[in-house]
Amino acid sequence: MTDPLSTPRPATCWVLGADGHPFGVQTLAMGVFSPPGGEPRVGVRVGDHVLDAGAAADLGRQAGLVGDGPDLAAAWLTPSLNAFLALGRPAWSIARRWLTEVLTDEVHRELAEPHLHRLEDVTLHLPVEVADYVDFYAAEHHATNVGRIFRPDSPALPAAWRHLPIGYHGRAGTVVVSGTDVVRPTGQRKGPADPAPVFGPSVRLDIEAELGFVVGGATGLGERVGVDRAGEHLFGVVLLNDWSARDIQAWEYVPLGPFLGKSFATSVSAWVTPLDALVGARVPLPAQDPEPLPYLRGEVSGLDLHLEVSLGDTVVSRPESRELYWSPEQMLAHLTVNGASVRPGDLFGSGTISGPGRDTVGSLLELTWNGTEPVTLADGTTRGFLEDGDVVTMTAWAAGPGGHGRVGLGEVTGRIRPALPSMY
Ligand SMILES: O=C(O)/C=C/C(=O)CC(=O)CC(=O)O
Ligand SMILES: [Ca+2]
Ligand SMILES: [Mg+2]
Repeated sequence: MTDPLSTPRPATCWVLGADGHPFGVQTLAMGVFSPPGGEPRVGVRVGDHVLDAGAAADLGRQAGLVGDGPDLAAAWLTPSLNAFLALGRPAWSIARRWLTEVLTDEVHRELAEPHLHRLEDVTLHLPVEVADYVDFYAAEHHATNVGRIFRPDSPALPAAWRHLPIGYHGRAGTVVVSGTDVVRPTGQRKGPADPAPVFGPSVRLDIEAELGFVVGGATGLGERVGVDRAGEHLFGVVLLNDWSARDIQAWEYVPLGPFLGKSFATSVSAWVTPLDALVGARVPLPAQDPEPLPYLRGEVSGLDLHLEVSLGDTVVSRPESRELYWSPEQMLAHLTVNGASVRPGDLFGSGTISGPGRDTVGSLLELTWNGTEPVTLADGTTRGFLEDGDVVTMTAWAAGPGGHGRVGLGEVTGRIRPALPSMY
């Protein structure tokens, strides 16, 4: 919704290959990396390099470039983004301006260049020590499809769905960084034709393509974050794969919701894209009818990110995040309207992003209609659900500020490893 003519092109960056790159200075994605032989610390992705942000800020402080603002060096010389997230939006804005200045003005090159590492030389880590993890259900096509498959005798969309962003609390401790193998979960399942539940490895292991929102700043118990203040607490976006064992889920979920069917692993991209990089990707939300209650009203908009989901070498779907019915601001307002506090490092998922077409759904459950219409991969094999050894990768991009270039989002990938041998 920005006017292309009024938004200047991003400034030129002195880092080789960064201009025109989806991870150029228009993006400034943040994560945690370790250089060869070094400890994990906060890094900023610049093209195919990573800037050791804390080391650069430390030098900047010594050189008098940072001023009396927040102690960015102290926050960044730590093994997660949490300390930086705790500083809140004013510090995030200062940091973004400072990083832009350092990376675009040649006079700072001498200071910063020794702290640039080639991406291929570093190890990437989980960017955030996840405090609480919530997963919403905000895509209408997904909620409708899952309703039809799981509850064929009930209305597809739950009665509350258009009145509030439905969600559940997930397991923060099993959020893992992209590249982490996922062991096929084992548990109970009972198909409609089975006389009794059986125990064993899931035979309906699935994916869910989502956006994850990383929260910063803290609120106290009993406080609320209104829609119009939510932006102060929303730092950035990760790509999120909510691995789901549909057979375990279908047997266990009534009436309290997903439990072991989803708690074994949730993968996120190593790079967190600041929402400040996505101003050019803001779009009107789908029409909300009925009008939500007053606490969910305000200046709200959606995000137009273009996702791609691959199984091995085959792109199986291209979900579009503008499909999401609720905005991230409404989700955070709802999450806190009862007085639940937020902590730096809270993470919430958007819910599986599915559009109207089969080529835009965010799960195999929908793509193969619960395994009944398998998808054919480039190598000629077919899949209803995931097999051991399968690699699932999700990527995304958005238009850059003012429509100039692209903002890249980090990828989230994971390989399925066989289940542990059964002890029972
Ligand atoms: O409708 C259900 O019973 C279950 C839905 C899901 O599994 C989806 C979920 O995790 C929320 C989402 O990703 O949209
Ligand atoms: Ca989910
Ligand atoms: Mg999960």
